[in-house]
Amino acid sequence: MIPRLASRWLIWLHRGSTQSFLGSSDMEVRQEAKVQSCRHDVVIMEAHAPPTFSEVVPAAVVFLLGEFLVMAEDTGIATKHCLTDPPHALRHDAHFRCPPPIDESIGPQPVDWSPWTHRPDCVEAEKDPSIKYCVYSNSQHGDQGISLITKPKIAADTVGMLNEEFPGGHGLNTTIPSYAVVDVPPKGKGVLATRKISRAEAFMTDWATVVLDLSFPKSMQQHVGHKYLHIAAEQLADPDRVLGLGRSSAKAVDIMEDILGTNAFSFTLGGDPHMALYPEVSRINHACKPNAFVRFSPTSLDVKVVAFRDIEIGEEITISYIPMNHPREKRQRDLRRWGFECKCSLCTASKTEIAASDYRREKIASLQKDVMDAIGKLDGTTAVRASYEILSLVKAEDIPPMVASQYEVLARLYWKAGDTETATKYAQQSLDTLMDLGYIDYRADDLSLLLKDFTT
Ligand SMILES: C[S@@+](CC[C@H](N)C(=O)[O-])C[C@H]1O[C@@H](n2cnc3c(N)ncnc32)[C@H](O)[C@@H]1O
Repeated sequence: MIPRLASRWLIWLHRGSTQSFLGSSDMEVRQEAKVQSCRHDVVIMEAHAPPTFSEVVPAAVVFLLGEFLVMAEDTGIATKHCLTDPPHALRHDAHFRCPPPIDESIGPQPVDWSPWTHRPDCVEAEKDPSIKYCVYSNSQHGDQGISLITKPKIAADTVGMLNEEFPGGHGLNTTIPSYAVVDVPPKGKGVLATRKISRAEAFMTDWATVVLDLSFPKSMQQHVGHKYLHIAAEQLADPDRVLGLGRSSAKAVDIMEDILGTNAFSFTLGGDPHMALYPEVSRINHACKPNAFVRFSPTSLDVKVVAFRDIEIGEEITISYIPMNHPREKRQRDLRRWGFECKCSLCTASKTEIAASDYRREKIASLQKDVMDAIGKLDGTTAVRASYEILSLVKAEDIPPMVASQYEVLARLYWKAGDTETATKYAQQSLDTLMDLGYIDYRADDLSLLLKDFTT
């Protein structure tokens, strides 16, 4: 039974639903707006008379403003949503509240802990009982489900992200599969392109499946930490998908610890450092000169993998696990901490090729220091000269994101020197390069925001 409410209604129609009750006879619609959400078409209507429940199509979700009680008829679960970014038209008079933090003391009904599909299981930090961590799972999120081990407040703030999908990225071509996971000895499994992938194309999408607050392992006795990692895995749609991922950590004493150590990305949630596991992305091997990168979203729990350059059929898709501008020895040292000796094409290239690459990378590092020193001495001429040299070196070494950041450095230097015209030209070039790489999507106010940042 749905309570009668004020005249403003928000109707979420599942994508693909052919029905709609916009034409409902006894409801005179005063105003209507439609916005897109990841899984729903959201129709906002202001009506003289609210529709009765029977008018709502079975697949639809009726979303009552104020209460934010959502009746999801097709799942039978009532879910509470907290929109992080409510539709503009509703902002002035709707009272949006994030759901309050919940823990294991929440009521006994599934509706009490919705949208989580399992009752939170919580544990206090060993040394500070005022800090609590809980496992929050929604086994239907994305294509694998999601389990977070985090603090109740962060989980409550994250609820809104469950319903969001990465807004950006150049279109994902789903008609022909872009890649396949195959054996690529000696690296274990890897990902090969099964069609030509164009530069800047977002060809893979994946959802965070296990998310762990980085302070959790330090706050728990080891066996307690492992127990909660196992609960997190068990509550996913298919725990085997995670349990079958690559493992290479020498130090781990538990399978989940090894899987997270081998595959997880660092990730900030609610302002706190977390790690997140993306099972599909986890199969992508590292290369010191990769052909792709992972694009994270600040508003949702999915990521996109985007091509740095055109990738041919049969080519291995690679990303960089570490900063891309280091010489070989430092890279090898860093990657050993991930438990492997890098066998990428740059690390196994001829001695002269490796020496030439190291020479450029070491020179870039030393010139970056020169730029900083020159800025400290207010010597703009030297700073600009060194920056141009870095620009040509990063182009020669083919480190695409550094090309964009170097344009930005030049823009900032010219801006500081009062040459706003040249500064604006380089700022635009920096944005164009990022857009061309698929790092950002076009927004009309990007340039003015960047220039504004120069003055602050
Ligand atoms: C995130 S996983 C990548 C997928 C993994 N190969 C698999 O079989 O699932 C990272 C692990 O893959 C292997 N690996 C990734 N990149 C490598 C590289 N460049 N050289 C050698 N091994 C690599 C290492 O064992 C590493 O710990």
